[in-house]
Amino acid sequence: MIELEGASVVVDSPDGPVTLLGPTTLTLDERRVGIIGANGSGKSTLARLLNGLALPATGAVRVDGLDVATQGREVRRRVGFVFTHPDAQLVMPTPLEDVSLSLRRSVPDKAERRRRAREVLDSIGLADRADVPVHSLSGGQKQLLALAGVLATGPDVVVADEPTTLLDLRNTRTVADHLFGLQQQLVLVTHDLALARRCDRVLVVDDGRVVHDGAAEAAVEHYVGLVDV
Ligand SMILES: Nc1ncnc2c1ncn2[C@@H]1O[C@H](COP(=O)(O)OP(=O)(O)OP(=O)(O)O)[C@@H](O)[C@H]1O
Repeated sequence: MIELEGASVVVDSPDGPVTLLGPTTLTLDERRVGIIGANGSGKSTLARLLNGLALPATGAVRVDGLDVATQGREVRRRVGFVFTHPDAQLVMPTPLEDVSLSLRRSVPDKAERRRRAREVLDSIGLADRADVPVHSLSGGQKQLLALAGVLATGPDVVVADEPTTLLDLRNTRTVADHLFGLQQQLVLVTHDLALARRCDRVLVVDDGRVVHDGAAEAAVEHYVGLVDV
């Protein structure tokens, strides 16, 4: 369960503090939560609050009762984060090594780590790419690999920030099907309204505020209404 209580995000700028997200109070316990809104509206800022990549300037963010500001490490163990650009996350030469790296804290034995990494790669459809150079993977395969690295750590929640924005239709479907097939809670920032419609609850963000919160179809309509004005 994710709770935001008057949580805001403020950054410094040469002209003084700038509020990226105004005080926001929410409890997120649905299995699939979507976040939609225009470019620069604050979606990523809200997503980054959920695992402590951004810290609240006011209020608090808690995951299963753990405070992101003071218990960041425990929160990040529970909340995995998938970035738009998989290259931000992939650091090792091969998929097997990359997923093994994610397991380094939880699985001390190297052979066991590699066995588990193969299992995770298999579960995401990359078993036959385990030992190829990461740079030879397609964009969709790289995004799946980034997701595999996150899943290997056993999170309870996966926050994915526009994970399909760089992908073509086929790869979008593959990545989305994996995300929506997860047992874990999914918080998905997306510009893809078809994906937003698959969520149980959708937040619409505009100008640093959550301006609508509810069932998917009504939320998409609200967002379209903002654009049409
Ligand atoms: N560190 C920062 N310093 C100053 N401004 C920032 C910083 N990070 C983000 N912003 C600004 O805050 C606003 C919200 O950014 P955010 O990345 O949350 O938007 P977004 O809704 O995810 O946009 P997009 O759909 O384009 O990814 C944008 O105007 C952005 O330029």
